[in-house]
Amino acid sequence: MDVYKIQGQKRLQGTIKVSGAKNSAVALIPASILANSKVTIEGLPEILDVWTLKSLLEEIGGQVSFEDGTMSIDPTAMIDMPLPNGNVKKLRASYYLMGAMLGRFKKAVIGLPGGCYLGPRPIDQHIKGFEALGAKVTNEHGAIYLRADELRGAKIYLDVSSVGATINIMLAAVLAKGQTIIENAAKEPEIIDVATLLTSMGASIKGAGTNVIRIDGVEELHGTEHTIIPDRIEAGTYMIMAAAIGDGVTIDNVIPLHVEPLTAKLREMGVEVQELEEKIHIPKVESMKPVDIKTLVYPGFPTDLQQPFSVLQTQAIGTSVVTDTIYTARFKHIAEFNSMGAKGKVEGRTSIINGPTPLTGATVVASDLRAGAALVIAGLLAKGETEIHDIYHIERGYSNIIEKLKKLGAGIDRVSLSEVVTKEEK
Ligand SMILES: CC(=O)N[C@H]1[C@@H](OP(=O)(O)OP(=O)(O)OC[C@H]2O[C@@H](n3ccc(=O)[nH]c3=O)[C@H](O)[C@@H]2O)O[C@H](CO)[C@@H](O)[C@@H]1O
Ligand SMILES: C=C(OP(=O)(O)O)C(=O)O
Repeated sequence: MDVYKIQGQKRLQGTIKVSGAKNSAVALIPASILANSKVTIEGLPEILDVWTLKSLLEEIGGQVSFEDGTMSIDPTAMIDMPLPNGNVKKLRASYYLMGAMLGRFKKAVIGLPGGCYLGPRPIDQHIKGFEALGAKVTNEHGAIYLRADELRGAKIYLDVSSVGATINIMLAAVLAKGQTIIENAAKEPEIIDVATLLTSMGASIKGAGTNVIRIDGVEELHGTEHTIIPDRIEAGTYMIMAAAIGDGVTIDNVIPLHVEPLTAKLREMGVEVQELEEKIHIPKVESMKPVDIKTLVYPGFPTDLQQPFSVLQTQAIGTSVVTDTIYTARFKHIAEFNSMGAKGKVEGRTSIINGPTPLTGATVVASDLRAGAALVIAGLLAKGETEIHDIYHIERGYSNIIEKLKKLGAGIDRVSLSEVVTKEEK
């Protein structure tokens, strides 16, 4: 088992390049199931979720190659193989196999998804959508069984603007007969990216990125080539890192509009954010004012950035509050911060941090992906050595993080725990 070892307080400087968006990648790859010939996706991040999806597509008979960020998927020999266990449990987004396989084969058996535990993460809106399209859906021993004689377009109102449900219904509806209308759809940029891929495969989708999406079903979808959008959450993580411990850091390959809610909050804290065309530069920060955050669906402040952002709150002069309206239990990082010297507490869906407090290196555990990213930032800021365990969470979402941070001058290494124990015993 490997851990990250961080030697803190080294100032970061230079340029860091953002990879393709995880939350697009995990939907674009399953979308290829719907094509009748080869789909090529460029700019994919080298993260565990992408590798796991590659294996899943291979399990159902896909011919898949993945090199230098480009994945080529030949879906022609795929079959409707049941996937009740195994790889589907390793990531949240395996739920997209439901929509894509239902769309292509009119049946699928997919285990309930894994991914980060952030409180209950139901998929009732996905199922409501599949049922509205004519599928019979049952949950048998933790696997979802879907079957339809045919899929017919329908009007579906989402009770919550769910990213996953919006994309999953699009995947199931593109080959359905007639028109599907998704109301109260989510508006995240990743939804537009998936709609762009499906459209270039021959689908007819209007309104992606607004809260009403109209899909006119087509007979078949063909192969295509697509370049993924940059990861706004990875970009945001590095913007926060730059504000925390940077001496002038440029974040390259970012769409400034996608990180606007973070930019606004950083500016409110007194951080200078310089927006260039596809880059953002953050000069050295002298001091930070406390700000409160409320996470909301896009274009509100993303829940996926509240944990990394909280590191800045430990350094701001005063009290800051985070309210997560999306997830009930996304605060496990606070106890880890406190073990490094922070003064934070959690009350229901809210964390309250009193700053500024110097941070000291400690052995900490990444409870989930963004808690892990937050601990990397805290470790870079802290005095002494920080050891982060359960780094597989971090590697589900951050492509080549060690190499990228080393290039900025960070003291960070991925070390095998047996090496750590042996050295300490000596
Ligand atoms: C792979 C992926 O893209 N993951 C992202 C996606 O997750 P995910 O697609 O799981 O998140 P959703 O947008 O679906 O969830 C938002 C909220 O709706 C609730 N809900 C969702 C579906 C449903 O059927 N019923 C229901 O009640 C959830 O519990 C949550 O409170 O969007 C989240 C919110 O931006 C991000 O944190 C995740 O990084
Ligand atoms: C919660 C996240 O991912 P997932 O939905 O894949 O668990 C995330 O990316 O922060």
